[in-house]
Amino acid sequence: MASECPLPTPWHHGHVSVSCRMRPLLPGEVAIGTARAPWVLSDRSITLTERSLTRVDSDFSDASKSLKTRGELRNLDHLRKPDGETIMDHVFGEEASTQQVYEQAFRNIVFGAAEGMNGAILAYGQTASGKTFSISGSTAQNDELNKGMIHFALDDLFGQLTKKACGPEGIEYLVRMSYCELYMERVNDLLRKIGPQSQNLAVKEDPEGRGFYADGLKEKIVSSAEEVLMLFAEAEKRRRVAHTRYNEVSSRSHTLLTLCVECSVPLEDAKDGEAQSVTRVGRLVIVDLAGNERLEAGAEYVAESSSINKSLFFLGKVIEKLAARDKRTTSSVPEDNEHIPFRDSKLTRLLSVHLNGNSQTGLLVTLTPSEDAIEQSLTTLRFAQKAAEVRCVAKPVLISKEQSLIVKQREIISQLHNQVRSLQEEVQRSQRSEVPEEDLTAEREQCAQQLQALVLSSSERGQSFVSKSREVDTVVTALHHNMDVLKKQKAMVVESMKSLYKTIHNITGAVAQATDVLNTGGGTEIAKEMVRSACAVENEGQNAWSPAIVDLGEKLELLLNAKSHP
Ligand SMILES: Nc1ncnc2c1ncn2[C@@H]1O[C@H](COP(=O)(O)OP(=O)(O)OP(=O)(O)O)[C@@H](O)[C@H]1O
Repeated sequence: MASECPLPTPWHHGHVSVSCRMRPLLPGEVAIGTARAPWVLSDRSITLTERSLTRVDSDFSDASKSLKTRGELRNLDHLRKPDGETIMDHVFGEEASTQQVYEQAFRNIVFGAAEGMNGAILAYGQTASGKTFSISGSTAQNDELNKGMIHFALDDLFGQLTKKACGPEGIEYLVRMSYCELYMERVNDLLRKIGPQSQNLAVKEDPEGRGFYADGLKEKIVSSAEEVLMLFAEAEKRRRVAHTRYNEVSSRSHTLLTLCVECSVPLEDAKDGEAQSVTRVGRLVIVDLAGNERLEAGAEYVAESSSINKSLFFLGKVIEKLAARDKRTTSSVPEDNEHIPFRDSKLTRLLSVHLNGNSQTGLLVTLTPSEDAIEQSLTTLRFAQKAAEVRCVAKPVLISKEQSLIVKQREIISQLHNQVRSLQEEVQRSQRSEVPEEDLTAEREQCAQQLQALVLSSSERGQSFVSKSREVDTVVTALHHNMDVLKKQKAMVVESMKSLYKTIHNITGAVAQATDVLNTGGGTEIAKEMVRSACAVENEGQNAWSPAIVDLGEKLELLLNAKSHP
């Protein structure tokens, strides 16, 4: 059972941190003369000024005839009110780079994950406002400069872990990665090839109270930022995107990249001579939510769009409830007994741990500067304001020795080492003994199979203990290579035997003919020539038996000489 850190004060105590990023007008928007909305940004606030009241008023009076939603009407109403400013933890304007956004607003969440705390970074905003640009980087070809927050987060995470592993703390760590998308209320595993096993995974509740999880989602052990980025790039190709009226590459699904960080920290005191350690496990999830969108994004996408909007609506409801709950409580720890409708959608189920307390959670809302987008931007800001009221109290989660994958991995690696050693000794012994070639090959084959079975079973038991079992893979590969060489050698020996058999057959025939020649009074030279040509060996250097045949030929000639000159 997961236990919480017994430290008297939590490591992180506060609210969901909320930041906003306004992207520049895109070249295409400038080209068609898109007007800018009169937003005024400061370090911590965003305000809409000089409202075009005439437009708002005419829209508002036509509202009963128009197709505007209730939310849009509320926004129009909001525009008629005196200036409202939205206060944020950080506000970033057009000139801010993704690196600045990450370092100022989200870096502490990643550092927390390296300490074994849960963390979440969520990007929310209308379609084409820059969520994917901020999280994963530019999707434009050859745009290496605009890296996403994932890139900086991974550098920081592995940098911190390596520092702690090599420094005086001497921690051991293990990072597991999973990546899935939520498309039309289906969880699809993006790390696996598309197939029945990777699609529509069930979302189940952890019996030990650690929230919800996608059943069967692949968790890959990763050892560097580069490895994660490589897997991520590969997985991105499976993500649902489409070209819509508002965005060239529009995400049609929510994506969740999860990095589960397990750190084993050695303790000073040793019990019974055995070194003691404590293992913490933190989950960092980076979420790129699909865009909150207008249904006119493209007729063919109506079903997708309404599914996206529905799940975002449930997320909004959960945030609203949490905010209301946390406003009422005075205690520093959120109350647990209030009903929060996490179960209403898969998205809220999967994010429940990160929204409901034990997580350092940061929200990035993205906005577009165009005047047309004012209503959507106001909806986004309203969502952000609610989220900022949600409390989070993050503490490192400690796990027992039995739950620790690092401990399990250590045990299995040592078992594998022992078994590999004994198999290697067996192979060496059989090489030294004079066992027939076939038996040797069979024995080696058996050893290789045992090793392979060992590798398979280890991967079943511990979700492939990749780094160390690579050594076993190397041994298996070497044994297979050895076997191939032996097979080739055997084929050569068989060929050689066949040609020896043929040569002996020829010599026997030649001797019989030479004897006939001599018996019928023929010349010795003719008989000798017959024997000589039968004993001539082709490719002399390649056959081990060639010298013996040459020697035999010479002896036969001597015999013929002796017979002709008795
Ligand atoms: N800060 C920025 N600077 C320059 N260009 C940006 C910025 N943010 C976004 N863009 C550009 O805006 C376009 C839309 O961005 P992006 O695809 O990230 O939007 P999104 O919010 O993820 O949309 P969707 O929800 O439809 O997937 C892209 O061409 C992207 O390169």
